This record gives sequence, C-alpha cells and structure tokens, in this order.
Amino acid sequence: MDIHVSNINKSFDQHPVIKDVTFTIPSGEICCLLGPSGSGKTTLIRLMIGAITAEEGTIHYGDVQIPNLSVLKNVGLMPQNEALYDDLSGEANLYFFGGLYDIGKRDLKERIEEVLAIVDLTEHRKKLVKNFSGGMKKRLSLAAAILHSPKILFLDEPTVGIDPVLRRSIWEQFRMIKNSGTTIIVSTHVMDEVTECDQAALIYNGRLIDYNTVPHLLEKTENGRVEELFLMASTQAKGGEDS
Ligand SMILES: Nc1ncnc2c1ncn2[C@@H]1O[C@H](COP(=O)(O)OP(=O)(O)OP(=O)(O)O)[C@@H](O)[C@H]1O
Repeated sequence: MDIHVSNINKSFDQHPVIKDVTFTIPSGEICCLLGPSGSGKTTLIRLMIGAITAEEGTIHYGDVQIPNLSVLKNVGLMPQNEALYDDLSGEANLYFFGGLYDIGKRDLKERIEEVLAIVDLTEHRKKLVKNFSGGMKKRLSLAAAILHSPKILFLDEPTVGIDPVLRRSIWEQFRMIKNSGTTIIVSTHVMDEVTECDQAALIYNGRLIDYNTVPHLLEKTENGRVEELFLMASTQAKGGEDS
C-alpha cells in the first residue's frame, strides 16, 4: 500500500508549519523524514496517521483517504517519547498494549515472545520498566509498536539518545521488520541515518526541499554528505521568500 501525501498544508495558531508537501512513499520501503529540529517531521507523522487533519491537501494509503479508522489496525507508531508504564514489567506492558488490539490470548502470548526476541529483551521481560535503561525503553516501545504486525510503521526519532552500537542494532531490527513486508517511515535529524533508508524526504522549515532515493540524493552532493543539501536549501531560503 503506497502512501500518497498530496499538497498538504498545516498551520498552528495561523503559523504555517507544513507547507504544500507532496510525495509518495512506495510500499515495503524505508522512507526517512530528515530535517532539523522544528522542521515539521512529527507534525507530518501525526498528519499521516490521521491524528490531526490538514487545512489543505489529502493523504491516502492506496485508495483509502486518511483519517480512516479501518486502516488504523494496519498502522504502528513508535512515538518520540515512549508511552510505557513504568510500574509494569516489560512483558506486562506488552500484554497491556496487546489488549488494545484484536489478538486472541494464545496468539498474543506467542507474538509477545516473538517481539521480545526481535528487540532482544527476552531475558529482561520480567524487569520493571522503571529499571530499564533508555535503550531498553526504546526497544520495548518498538516491540509495542509492532505487536499487531502493522503493514505501515511510523517511528518518530527512534534513535535519539541511543549510543552508536545500539543504534546499529536498532537499525538491523528495522531492516528485519522491513523484510517482513512492512513499510517504515522514520523521522530523524541524524544525517548519517539517511544511508540506512531507501527514500529520503528532506524537510526544511515545513517544506519538502527534496525527495528521492538515497543514492540519487547523495549524487547531487559534492562530498556525498546530506548536510550539503540542507546548506543549499538554507542559502536559497535566505535569498527567497521563505519564512
Ligand atoms: N500542537 C502544536 N501547537 C502549536 N505549535 C506546534 C504544535 N505542534 C508542533 N508545533 C510547531 O510546529 C513546528 C514543527 O514541529 P514538529 O514537532 O513537527 O518538528 P520536528 O521536526 O518533529 O522537531 P523535533 O525534531 O524537534 O521533534 C514547531 O515550530 C513546533 O513548535
């Protein structure tokens, strides 16, 4: 199911935050929303899952216009700040989130085993979340987001505050999830992470300044560094109309 974002405009308090954004994310790929802090990545994710509505433009999953409750069961979200229960164990958190989906008791037990193994938390399953490290919380939050085997998975800055070694292992997990057929949309402001993705949407000041496959984007730069594309965009914005 491709995701079509067409001419989206969104303002908060009359202040435009997303400005005429149009792009299509091909099914089964990893697409990153790359941009500096405050550029509009979280807002775009909230629009794409239907949590907020745009003033102008449309978003479709395949032929289905968003927001649409019936497609929500196919969507997973790992929010920027983990929404976990500190006083419950890792496993108990997953039982809680599993209860929100339509998964039978026995299937849920099996699926919890599976996702704990995917995020490498099986041996810590009984530990209370308040005693988890930051990285373990991120991994548990990822486990909760994929519990219902979503076809589309949104990850909002999933590797913030994560050390490089753990970041690598988390990206391996994303690739495993992609290989199982899930489309992944991941926001980041870490330029290096773009090379892990198939497509990248470069967001700057609420505008989509470029969208292409990662090799195509890197070809446009002199040194193969994504930062250059943002530097070019900021120079253009200073000379142009952008607010
Ligand atoms: N609910 C809201 N009400 C008012 N302004 C908002 C709201 N949500 C976001 N904004 C503003 O919209 C702009 C984009 O914010 P957004 O969180 O989408 O950026 P971001 O790229 O995800 O940033 P970060 O990387 O820091 O998370 C910011 O100026 C922010 O202050």
